[in-house]
Amino acid sequence: MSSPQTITNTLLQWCTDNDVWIDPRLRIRCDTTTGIAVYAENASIPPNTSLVHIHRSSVLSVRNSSLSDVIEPVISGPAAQLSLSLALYAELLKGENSRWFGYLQSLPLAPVPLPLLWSSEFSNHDDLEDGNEGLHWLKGTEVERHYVQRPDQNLESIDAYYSTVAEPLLIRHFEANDTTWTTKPSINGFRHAYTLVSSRAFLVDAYHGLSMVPIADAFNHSQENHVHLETEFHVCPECGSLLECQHDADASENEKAMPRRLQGKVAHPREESDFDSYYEMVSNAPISPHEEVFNTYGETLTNTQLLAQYGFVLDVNENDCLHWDFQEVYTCCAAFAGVSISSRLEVESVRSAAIQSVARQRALERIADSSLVYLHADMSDSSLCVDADGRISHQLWILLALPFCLQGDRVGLVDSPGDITAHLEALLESQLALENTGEMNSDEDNDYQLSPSDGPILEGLARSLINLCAARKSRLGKDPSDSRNLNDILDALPSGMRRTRDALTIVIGEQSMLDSCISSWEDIVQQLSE
Ligand SMILES: C[S@@+](CC[C@H](N)C(=O)[O-])C[C@H]1O[C@@H](n2cnc3c(N)ncnc32)[C@H](O)[C@@H]1O
Repeated sequence: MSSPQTITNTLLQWCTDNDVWIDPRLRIRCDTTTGIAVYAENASIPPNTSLVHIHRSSVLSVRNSSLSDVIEPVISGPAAQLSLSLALYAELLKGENSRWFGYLQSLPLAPVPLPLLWSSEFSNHDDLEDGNEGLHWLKGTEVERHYVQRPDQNLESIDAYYSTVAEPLLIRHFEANDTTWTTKPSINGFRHAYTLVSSRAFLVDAYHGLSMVPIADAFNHSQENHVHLETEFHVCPECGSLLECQHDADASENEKAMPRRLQGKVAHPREESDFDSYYEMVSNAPISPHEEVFNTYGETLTNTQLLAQYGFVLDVNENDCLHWDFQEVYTCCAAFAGVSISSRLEVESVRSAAIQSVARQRALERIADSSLVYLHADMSDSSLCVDADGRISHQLWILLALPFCLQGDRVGLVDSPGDITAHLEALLESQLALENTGEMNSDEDNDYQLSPSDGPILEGLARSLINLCAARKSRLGKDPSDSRNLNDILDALPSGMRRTRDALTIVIGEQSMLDSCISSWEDIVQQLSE
């Protein structure tokens, strides 16, 4: 295995030879355990500095790859991930004969530990044990819920693509071109390539689509990032041209008169010829001397998404969120309220009307004064969630309240669901009155009124939510009945058990969101009983 210094030197020489320019104020560092990272040299770098220029012909996309004639280009989504994995795998198999060799030799030699692979890791017995232990811990978490069983990206669909599409095509291509491979193609090699694509590829433009972008992919992720990738997405999907081209038959005369890159966009200060040919990493915050320079892989990414796609988690992630579906929430309310609960159909139809009406009328604005509920940016009725501060989304709040509002249909909501918004606004006022009388917002002026008829509804809502969170907690992690402190278990784990550590970090985060939600609503129940 080459030394970190040799790997870095080979990568940097490849960059020079392939029109990838790196600002001399940056240093690429390679470490055998932590991999590649980018640091500032002994200089401050201001925002809006273009720090890395990557020629469009140097990215490893399906279009640029050796297999460009035989792989159908797909721009984005799961199908693009598979196509790019195949293009990348073909280049990896070519070894030193690949035009990307200097770049490829710097990528991780082992598969990135995505949970998708934890139960079948092939490289090392300890990793397999670690992965299986990690999967036990992921039970009941958002990762298990959304990713481990995801039908479009599970291991079976990746393996099926390999055996039906990738392997036959690789064999044909290598035989036809009389090319030798460094190792024989294998399912494990393809899975490795898939994890590299999942954890490093960028969607660059409408022609190259999902691509491996040398050096842009050397930056680690942080929510407080310094740099981002800038590309002009709207190029011709047929030939990649930024300017008017022969494929523009459908464009209007006005559009044709203008270079494509200026249509609806602000001109870039760089020279036109340069600008057309490069993707750039640009700073968006000041960078201090010697500090690590971070990108963000997505400003709203949760730990669940980071683990599933990139194979790591942050110790604390303020984007974290827990989701439920309609049936789970309704069943919980029904279990709490017993036989007198309104029917599922009634609740479902009034709920839709309520959520649409909140979005249309911009109602429930006073939610901003609540420390228990927040107005979810996505107004769809599927956003039934608790956020990292233990607050519930307005959609979950409405769904929890409705079965109790409808009990005995005391306000005629089923017949005239239009009244529901006004009713919910009144309920919110009552809740804010309670929140303000408690310690939650004690220093704020209390101009809210608790209506006596809202008391039972709020109590029903609170108790259902507490039940919902407690039920989720009781299914969370390896052994929910184990009363040991999870932080102590995490502290005792060897640092090499990376998968188990990440899974446990997810469980600790989810448990703390549920605890904080339960404890604030217990305060509401307590106040109602006083
Ligand atoms: C685009 S690469 C970044 C360069 C990477 N360090 C390398 O060695 O090639 C993404 C991978 O870097 C690692 N990574 C990035 N940001 C991280 C972070 N904040 N904490 C831990 N690992 C991180 C993860 O393994 C991730 O899959």
